Amino acid sequence: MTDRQPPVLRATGLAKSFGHVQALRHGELTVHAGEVVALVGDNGAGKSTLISCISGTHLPDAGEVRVDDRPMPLGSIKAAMEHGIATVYQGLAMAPDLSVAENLFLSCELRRPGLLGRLGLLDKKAMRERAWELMDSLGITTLQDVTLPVGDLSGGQRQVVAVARAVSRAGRLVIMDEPTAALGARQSQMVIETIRATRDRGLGVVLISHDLPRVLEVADRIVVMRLGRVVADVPARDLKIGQIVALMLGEQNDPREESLPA
Ligand SMILES: Nc1ncnc2c1ncn2[C@@H]1O[C@H](COP(=O)(O)OP(=O)(O)OP(=O)(O)O)[C@@H](O)[C@H]1O
Repeated sequence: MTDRQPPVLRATGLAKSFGHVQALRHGELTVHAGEVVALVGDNGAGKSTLISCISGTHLPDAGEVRVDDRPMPLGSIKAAMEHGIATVYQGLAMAPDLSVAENLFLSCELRRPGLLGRLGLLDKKAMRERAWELMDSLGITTLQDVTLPVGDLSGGQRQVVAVARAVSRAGRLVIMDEPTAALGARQSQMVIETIRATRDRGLGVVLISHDLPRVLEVADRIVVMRLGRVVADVPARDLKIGQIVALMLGEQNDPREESLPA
């Protein structure tokens, strides 16, 4: 990460209301290449709404999103994907009957060239090889067989496949919504290692999580939201869990502001 390069993501002034509920006011988020930014906050703080405005699922009422300093059209999942943003949602959106390799290439399958330039048969061998290459490059050792149906995997293994799929599609930024929710300690650790490998590939990572100990293990920066606003944006090394909770609950102000002269 260098300060001279523009951030991969700079979201400013994002706002979104649902009827009379103002879910997001002044949503701000900056992420650099090779950086993990954790987005934390109590239930209903506006984290998913902020992420949905960035990933194109929601059209914000106001605000701007820039990728590599270029403005991105809002309210379009396709535009976000074309700008190199991939999102791993809580539901994971995987086909349980298809294999790991087929899920990795879902809706962008590799095919052998067909006659007269037509789309040919699925190239399962190439997909298996590419799946292994991807797993290898992310240091994923938990999967011994990419031909297994995803429905036969453990929760942690499924999550790792979902992250790998997002990494293979994201040119700039991977957003992960609660990737360790409902996972045991070992499986969470597996996911955390995949997040580190994602960062080490030079991608930006946004991690939404309520699991604060894990957040502190992997995040470079912590962005805290409360009541639809970003209330703190602090290097992770400067924070302890108790301080994050106090910021989430509004019992402490952004430490940066406290260090400013009055
Ligand atoms: N589609 C929707 N329609 C109406 N209200 C919504 C909708 N989505 C979110 N909200 C409201 O917006 C506010 C912010 O919700 P959001 O899901 O962004 O919070 P969150 O921080 O992601 O919460 P959690 O940690 O519980 O997932 C909440 O009050 C929520 O009820």
